[in-house]
Amino acid sequence: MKVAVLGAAGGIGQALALLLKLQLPAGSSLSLYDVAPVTPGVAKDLSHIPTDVVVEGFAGTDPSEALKGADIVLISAGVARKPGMTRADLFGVNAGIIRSLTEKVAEQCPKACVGIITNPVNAMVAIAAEVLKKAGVYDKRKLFGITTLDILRAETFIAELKGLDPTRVTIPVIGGHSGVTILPLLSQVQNVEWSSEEEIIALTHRIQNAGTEVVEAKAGGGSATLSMAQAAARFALALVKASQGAKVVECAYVEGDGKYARFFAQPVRLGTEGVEEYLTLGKLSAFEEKALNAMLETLQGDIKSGEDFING
Ligand SMILES: NC(=O)c1ccc[n+]([C@@H]2O[C@H](COP(=O)([O-])OP(=O)(O)OC[C@H]3O[C@@H](n4cnc5c(N)ncnc54)[C@H](O)[C@@H]3O)[C@@H](O)[C@H]2O)c1
Ligand SMILES: O=C(O)C[C@H](O)C(=O)O
Repeated sequence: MKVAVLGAAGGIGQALALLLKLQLPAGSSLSLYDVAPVTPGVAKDLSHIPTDVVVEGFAGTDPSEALKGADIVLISAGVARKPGMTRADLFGVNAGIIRSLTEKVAEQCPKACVGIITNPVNAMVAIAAEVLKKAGVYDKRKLFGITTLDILRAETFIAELKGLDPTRVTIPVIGGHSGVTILPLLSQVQNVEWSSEEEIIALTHRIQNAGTEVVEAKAGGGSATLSMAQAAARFALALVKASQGAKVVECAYVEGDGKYARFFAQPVRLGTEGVEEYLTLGKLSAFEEKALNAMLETLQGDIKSGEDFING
């Protein structure tokens, strides 16, 4: 099993690489790439931790060596928000980065599962899909926008509010990864009573704006990195377990049946070839139905901006 992290010298990349060095199965290899010259040093540093995971690091303008033979590629390369910015403000810089990196994925490891972390996720996944499609290697079961951080936040905030063990709370978060497109299905949380519609509205809003909470708290020093690294590690390890035959369910932003939008975050069962089964959303409350319908124009617009970036 070879896992490549692109953007590996960044705030997310370094923490993610550490989590993977500690948790990938014995015999795996971890390949780190970033334009930053420090990247081979990050790999050298990690390589002194005694686990049976070989780490290599590559810097420069060409990720080809890092990608050769990769089974899973995680992409966090690009710029992050500062206070006052929306995720959409990152499109101008990050779209070109995702295009050039996914062109190399198509060349070097066309059968890999690819997880996109770079923002704005709603559009970056569409760019990656169009690049892979143009190269003739697109397999929709193997391309993911990683929305797991929304799940971690929902689990944490629900547990805080209701006095529960956060490791035992589970909840689907559907839609996309920005503002109103993030929709936690609070009505589906087991063993929790909601006191009022206001409580549901306030918690939904907090989960939708949690990224901004971190951006403001970091005061110009970037956005979520450590919690995102944990989220990406959870998702990547789910892909690894699934590749070894386990049936694992996670929410991710994927191309499914197109009922709501071409890409949509939903629960999926992972298997040896990426998504094995697109699972239903289950029963939504009236509030969730309304929020789902209200997000679609924004989500579809985000997706179109990504498609247009590649197809003109
Ligand atoms: N999906 C999510 O839930 C989520 C959560 C947090 C952050 N993000 C996004 O992740 C991205 C990275 O965030 P960060 O905090 O790690 O930023 P960062 O600035 O700390 O790291 C980004 C890294 O990307 C590298 N990079 C830039 N261009 C590159 C290229 N062409 N090839 C390879 N590497 C390149 C930089 O050198 C840097 O090391 C941002 O777009 C951010 O908005 C997404
Ligand atoms: O909010 C951001 O800009 C980063 C990320 O998407 C997050 O949700 O923390």
